[in-house]
Amino acid sequence: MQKTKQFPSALLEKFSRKLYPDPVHRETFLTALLTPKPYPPAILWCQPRPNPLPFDVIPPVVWQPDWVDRLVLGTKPGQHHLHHQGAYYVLDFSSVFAAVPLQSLTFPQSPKLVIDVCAAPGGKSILAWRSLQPDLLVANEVIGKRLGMLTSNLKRCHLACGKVTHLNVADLVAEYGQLADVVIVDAPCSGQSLLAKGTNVLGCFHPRTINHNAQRQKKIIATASQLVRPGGYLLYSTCTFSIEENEGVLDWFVQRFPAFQSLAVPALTDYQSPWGTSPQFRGYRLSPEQGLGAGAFTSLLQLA
Ligand SMILES: C[S@@+](CC[C@H](N)C(=O)[O-])C[C@H]1O[C@@H](n2cnc3c(N)ncnc32)[C@H](O)[C@@H]1O
Repeated sequence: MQKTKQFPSALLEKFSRKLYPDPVHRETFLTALLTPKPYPPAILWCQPRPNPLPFDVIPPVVWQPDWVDRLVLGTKPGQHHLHHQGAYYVLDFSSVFAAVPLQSLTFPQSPKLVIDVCAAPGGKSILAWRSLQPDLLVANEVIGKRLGMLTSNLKRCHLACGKVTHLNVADLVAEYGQLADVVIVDAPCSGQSLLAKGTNVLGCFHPRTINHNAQRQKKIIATASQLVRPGGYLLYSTCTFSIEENEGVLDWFVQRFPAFQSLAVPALTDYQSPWGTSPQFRGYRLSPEQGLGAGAFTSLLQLA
C-alpha cells in the first residue's frame, strides 16, 4: 500500500540538490524515495518458460532479456510451486538493469571463468549464468552468514556450473589469478535505493557513510580487477545513488588503471549518467522515479 509522503531530512535535501539541480526533477526523485511503493516483481527463468504462463506479465522494456518477465503488481511468484522447483529466480527489476551490460558481451566460445566477487544472495550470479553460460561460475561471498542463502539459491536454481567460495577479494586473486573472462563487482554500498522500497537505511545519505562505502568500493574494485584476464571484462554495479560511490569510484579506477577502458552499452543509452569527469567514462543509472525499480548504477569495463 502507498504510504503518505514524508519530508526529506536536511541531509537528503542537500544530497538531492547536488544530484538534481533541476527542482522539478529533484521533486520527482524525492517523491519516489519518500513515498515508497511496491514495484512489479521480476522473474528470471532458469528453465524453459511453461506454456501457458502461470502469471500475468507486463509488456517488456527494450533492454529486458527474453528470459526475464515482469509480473503484474501483487503477484507472489515466491509462493508458486515452480519457484520451489527452481524454475525461476525472483528479483528486483533494478538487478536485471544492472546486469544488462553482460548481454552485450560475445565470446567465440563459452567463457571459461566468470567470477561474481560480492555474490550473496545470488541474483547477479544467476543473471551472469543465464547471459553468458560459462564453463565455471565462481560465486564468492565474504560474509559467512550470507553464504547459506547464496548456496541454497544456486542449488535451487540448478546452477550446475556454479561454485560457491567464501574468500576475501585478495584471496580470490591468489586462488584464481588473472584468468577470469568476466568479473562482477556488485559492490556493498550505502543502499540509498532501499528507501524507495520502504526500507529505512539509517545514515545512508550521511557524507561519512558515503565516504566509507566509496573507500571500501575502491579497495574491492582495485583488487578484483586483478582477476580479469587480458581482453576480459569487469562489471561494476551498486544499488545506490551517490556520485561518490558510482561515477566517483569509476573515475578513480580508470585513472589509476588506464588499461581498463569504459565501454558503451548501446541498449542503455537512454540511461547514461551525466556525471563522471573522465571524458571516455560511461555509467548508467536507473532511478526510482522512472517507475521500473528502486534504482541501480551499472558500468562495463574491458582490460586491454
Ligand atoms: C549488493 S550486495 C550483493 C548482491 C548480489 N550481487 C545479488 O545480486 O544478489 C553486496 C555484497 O557484498 C558483500 N561484501 C561486504 N563487504 C565486502 C567486502 N569487503 N568485500 C567483498 N564483498 C563484500 C556483502 O556481504 C554483500 O553480499
